[in-house]
Amino acid sequence: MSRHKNIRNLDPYAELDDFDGEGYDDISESDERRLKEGLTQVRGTLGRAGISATDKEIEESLWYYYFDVSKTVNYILSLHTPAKKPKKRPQSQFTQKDQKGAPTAAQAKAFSEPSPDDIVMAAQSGSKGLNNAKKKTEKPVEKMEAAVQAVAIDNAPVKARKRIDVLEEFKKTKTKENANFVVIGHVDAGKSTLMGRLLYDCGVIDERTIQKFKVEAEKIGKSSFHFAWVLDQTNEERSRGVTMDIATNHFSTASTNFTILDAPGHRDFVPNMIAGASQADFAVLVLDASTGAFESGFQNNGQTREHTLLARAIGVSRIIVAVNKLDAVNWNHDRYIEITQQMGHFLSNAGFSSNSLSFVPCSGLTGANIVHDARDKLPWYSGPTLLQTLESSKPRSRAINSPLRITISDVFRGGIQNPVSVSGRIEAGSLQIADALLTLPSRESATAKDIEINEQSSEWAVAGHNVTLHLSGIDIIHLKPGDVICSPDSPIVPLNCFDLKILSFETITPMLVGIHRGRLNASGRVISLLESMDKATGKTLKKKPRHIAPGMLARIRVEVTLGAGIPVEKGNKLVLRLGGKTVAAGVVE
Ligand SMILES: Nc1nc2c(ncn2[C@@H]2O[C@H](COP(=O)(O)OP(=O)(O)OP(=O)(O)O)[C@@H](O)[C@H]2O)c(=O)[nH]1
Repeated sequence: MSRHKNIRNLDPYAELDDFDGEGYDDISESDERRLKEGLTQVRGTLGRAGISATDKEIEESLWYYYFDVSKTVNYILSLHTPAKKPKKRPQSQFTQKDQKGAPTAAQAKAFSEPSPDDIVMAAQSGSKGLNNAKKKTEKPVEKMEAAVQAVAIDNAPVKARKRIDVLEEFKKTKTKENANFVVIGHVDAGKSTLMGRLLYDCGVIDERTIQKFKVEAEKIGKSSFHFAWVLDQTNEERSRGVTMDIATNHFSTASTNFTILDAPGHRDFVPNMIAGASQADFAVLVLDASTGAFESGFQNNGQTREHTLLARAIGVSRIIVAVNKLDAVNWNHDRYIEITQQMGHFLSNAGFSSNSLSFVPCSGLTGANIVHDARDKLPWYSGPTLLQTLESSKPRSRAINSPLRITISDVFRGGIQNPVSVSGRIEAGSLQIADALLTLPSRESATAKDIEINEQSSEWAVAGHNVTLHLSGIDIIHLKPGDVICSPDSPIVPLNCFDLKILSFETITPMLVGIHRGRLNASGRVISLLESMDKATGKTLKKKPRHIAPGMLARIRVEVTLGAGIPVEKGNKLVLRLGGKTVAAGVVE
C-alpha cells in the first residue's frame, strides 16, 4: 500500500501496488482501526444520500485520502452521480457559505476531518448524529458536495503582513541555538532507550510517566522497554518493540534547543532513517557493546554500516558514537577500546574527519554517563557526558539568505480552525505570517496563516527552524510528505530527468530505482551511465561504462517514471534504492 511507505516501506516497487482488498494484514493496528471507523462514517453518509458503494471502493479511497472522510465521500459521490458539468470549486470559507444558506454548520461538521475526538464525540452523541442524518437525507447530492468542498479549503482572512525584516530580527534575537540530531544504529542497539533516558534525566519526562510505562511494559512482557516507550509511541511499535517511524522529541539546555529524530534501526525502515538524517545537523550513532552484538550490527547486512554511510552521503558530517550497553560487559575498558578502534577506522574511511568524531561510553538503561557522569562505573573515562558532547556539537550553518525551501515531513489537519497544516524543516530562506507560498510539485498557491516553532506561535522563522505552518487558500489534497514549499518568486522547477553524482553501494546498470529524499519517494529509472570517476581526484575513469561496481564514484542520468517530475534542484542529496536495499546515494548536478 503505497501510502504507508513512510512507516512500512520496504520495496519501492511493492509500494506502487494498489490495495488488494484482502484484509488489513500489512497495515498497523491504528490504521486498521481508522480504516474501519472511516468505512462506517462514509457508509453512513453515502447511505443517507442514497448511494451504495462497495467496501473495497470505500477502503481504497480512504486509504488514498489518508482516512479523510470528506474527500472519500466526495470522490465516491463523483463516481456514482451522473456526469454533470463540473462546478466551480466554492471559494468562500464555510461561514460565508452558511450565510448564503447552502450547507449548515451541522453538515460541515459532519464532513470535517474525523479526528479521534470527532470519532469519540460521534460515538458519544449518537442521537445527535441521527438527527443530523435525517436532515441530510433530504439534501440533494449537489448540496452535499458543496458542503464537502466548503470545508476543504480554508480561505479565512489571514492576518495582515507585518513586513518584518526577518533577517534583522533574527540577528537581534539572542535565542538559543536550534540543533537537530538523528539517532542511528543497528536494530536493538538501544537508541530509543538511550533517548528516553536522556529526556528523563533532562526532566522532560516525569517520574510518574516512567513508572506508568514500566507497569504497562511489564504487563506485555517487555519490562526493560519503559525508557524506549518515551519515543516509541504507537501501539504497534510498543508491542513489537521496534521503532518504525521517526519519533521527534524536544529538549532544551541552557544553550540549545534540541530536536531528537529517533530513526528506526530495522532494515525494513531505512527510508524513514533517510528522512530523519536529511533533517539532521549531526548524528548520534548508537552501538551495542554487548558481546557479539556490536559485531552483528557491523557486519555487511547490519545497519551500523548502512546507516553511517547513508548519513554521510546525505550530508551529515559530524557523528557522536555512543558506545552503549557497557553495563552488559561489566563496564569493560578493553571492550570500549576495541569498539572505538574498529569504528574509528571505519568512520574515517567513510569520510568523517577525526575532529568531527566523538566517542562516549554509556548505558542508556542505567543512565551512566548520559546526563550525569559515572566515575564509579567508568573510572577509566574522564571525558564529557553524552549531553555535554551534544552541547558542544554546533549545528550546520544556515542558508538564511537563500530562497525559501521547506521540505514537508508531515501533512495534517490542525483542527477546524486550521484545516491544512504541515510540518517540516526550513532548509533555506525565511518566512513570516501572511507570506505567499508555492507548493511543489502541485504548483498550488497558499498563504502562511500561522507559524509555530517548537509548538509556540511565531511571527517569523528562518532556515534551521522546524516549523508547523498553518496554511490557507489550499486544499490538503495538494500536499503530501516530501513535497516542497518555496517562495513563488524563486521556485524550484520540478525535474523529470537529472544527472546525479553518486557513490554506489551496489552494482548500478540501467535499471529501475526508487528515488528518496527525506519524505519524498518517487519511482525512477537509471537511463544512462555517463562516466565512472576516480574517488580521490574526481577525474573520469571511463565514459559510458556498462556497469558501475559497488563503492565507485560515478555520474548517472536518472528519469522519474511516474508522475510529473519531482521537486529537487542542484545540490540536493538523493538516495536510490531497489528491492529494499540502498544502491547509491548522490547529489543532483
Ligand atoms: N543491558 C542493557 N540493555 C539495554 C540498554 N539499552 C537498551 N537495552 C535493551 O535493548 C533492547 C532494545 O532497546 P531499544 O531502545 O528498543 O533499541 P532500539 O535501538 O531503539 O531498537 P529499534 O528502535 O527497534 O531499532 C531493550 O530490551 C532494552 O531494554 C543498556 O544500556 N543496557
